Amino acid sequence: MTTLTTTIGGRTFENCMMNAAGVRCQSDEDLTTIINSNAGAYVTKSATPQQRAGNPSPRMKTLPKGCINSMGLPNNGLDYYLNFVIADQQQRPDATNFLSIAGTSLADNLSMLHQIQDSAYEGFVELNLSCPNVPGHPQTGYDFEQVDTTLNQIFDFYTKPLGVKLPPYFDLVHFDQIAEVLNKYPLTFVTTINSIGNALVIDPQTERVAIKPKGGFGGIGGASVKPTALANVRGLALRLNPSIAIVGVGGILSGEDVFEHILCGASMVQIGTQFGYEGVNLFDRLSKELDDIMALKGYHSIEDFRGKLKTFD
Ligand SMILES: O=C1NC(=O)NC(C(=O)O)N1
Repeated sequence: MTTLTTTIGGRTFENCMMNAAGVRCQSDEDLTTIINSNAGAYVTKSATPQQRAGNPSPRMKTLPKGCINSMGLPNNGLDYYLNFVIADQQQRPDATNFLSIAGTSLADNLSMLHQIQDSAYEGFVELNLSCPNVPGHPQTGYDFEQVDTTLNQIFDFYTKPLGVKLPPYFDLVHFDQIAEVLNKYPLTFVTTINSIGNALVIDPQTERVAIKPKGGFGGIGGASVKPTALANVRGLALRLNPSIAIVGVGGILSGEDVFEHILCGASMVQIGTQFGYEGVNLFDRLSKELDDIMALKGYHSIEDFRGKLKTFD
């Protein structure tokens, strides 16, 4: 008998799989669909203080091995999602979920977190420090000093479970540097990776870029990003305090991909691009596929193999 349960920050989830922020999680209908599925939790579309329309379309394109997007944080505003998660918490007090926020300034992030701190919400907050698609705004996750300043000011007042959503890093020294900052704070989790930012997809027939915003530059998700995602999960798992759980995301299409993320150290996984294509049946399919792999290998729970990736030395 195998189990897919996992524990983060003292909260237990019946299934270690959930959606990734941004995909089929913008409306209460979307979120209710995930609640009624086999997913272990949901995360809301990243909220900004006020509702945002986002970037002009076409702003997302499917690709043979994933997708490119430059949505630009279209969302219904923090009040909408905070009301939803508080109402859900009253309905299902034993469930823990994730409220994602993505201020386009430190002031916005602080004001949203003050509002959440003063609210009845007791769940997780995923602070998105890595949206690559707001024109003129950098991905805070690439500015280590700004991450330090942001977390320092947050933890002056914020006492509820908090995690950060990071961009992908491509240099082992950057893993060292971001981990040095994150280990200074009582974070509950780190979600890695966000899309690989500012890629460019073009159509040789029309000789035009695939999406409209930012001259065609957008974030890449899906199968092609898995090697980078696994490297970031592993790179941070080897460096972060064990008290900071890793939520792995990037390139998950199968139960085997979930297995690989957990082997690298993830306690939970999020699925974005493929969830966008497949809908909530994905959670049933991946749960069965992971279950079969674990049974075949004689693993009872994910803790039997989490983080136990072998190397040659
Ligand atoms: O953090 C984000 N990552 C993405 O790839 N896209 C969305 C967005 O553009 O809203 N945000």
